[in-house]
Amino acid sequence: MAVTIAPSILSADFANLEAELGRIATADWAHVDVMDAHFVPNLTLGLPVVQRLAQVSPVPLDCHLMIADPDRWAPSYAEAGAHSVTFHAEAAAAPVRLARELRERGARAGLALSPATPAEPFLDWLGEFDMVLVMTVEPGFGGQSFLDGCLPKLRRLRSAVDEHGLEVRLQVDGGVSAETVERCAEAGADVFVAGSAVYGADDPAAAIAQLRGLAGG
Ligand SMILES: O=C(CO)[C@H](O)[C@H](O)COP(=O)(O)O
Repeated sequence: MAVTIAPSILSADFANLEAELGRIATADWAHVDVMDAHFVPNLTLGLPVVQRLAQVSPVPLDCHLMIADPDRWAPSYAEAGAHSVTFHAEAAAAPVRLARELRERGARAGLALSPATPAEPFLDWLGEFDMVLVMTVEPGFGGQSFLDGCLPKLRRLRSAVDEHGLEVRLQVDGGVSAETVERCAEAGADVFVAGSAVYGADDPAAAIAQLRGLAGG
């Protein structure tokens, strides 16, 4: 299974975001956390910044929308040049319709599940998505402790994806580090988001390489 490492810019220096992207040029994707202070109690950045980052980033942008009403706003992130656009199941009114719209606009469509959101309602619809994001912390902030209780959900998704021969990536985000990444890989993840473990390291490239190795890549 291919391993994708996507450092979260949530732990980067927001005053120097363009330069901070340069520090993770050995990663596969840059994970961009869009937070609106409504769906989550934090505010980060929005569409104009993503448009700019998409132009200068050395790696594809993986946009994680932690926003209310993604049905209205997510397609613009696809048009802004994001490689993938992931929205939250808890916030979307029509997840399948929205996924189709994102794909029509040239982006990969991702469905994010917060820790308390079960996978079961979506198992029959997995083929509509390119990726499912299993949040391993409550969305909103970096630097939180990894929630082991999310791993059974990841295993359930991995079984469903493999059983039906689907090409759906399974992403984990939150508390992913050298201590937890192997557990995520064993449970079926193949895309790993890490914020503080990469941007908090003296050598982000070495941290990326270590995570990749531990994840089996
Ligand atoms: O989506 C997020 C929080 O909502 C972040 O991407 C995530 O928490 C990454 O930070 P860390 O690796 O430090 O936990």
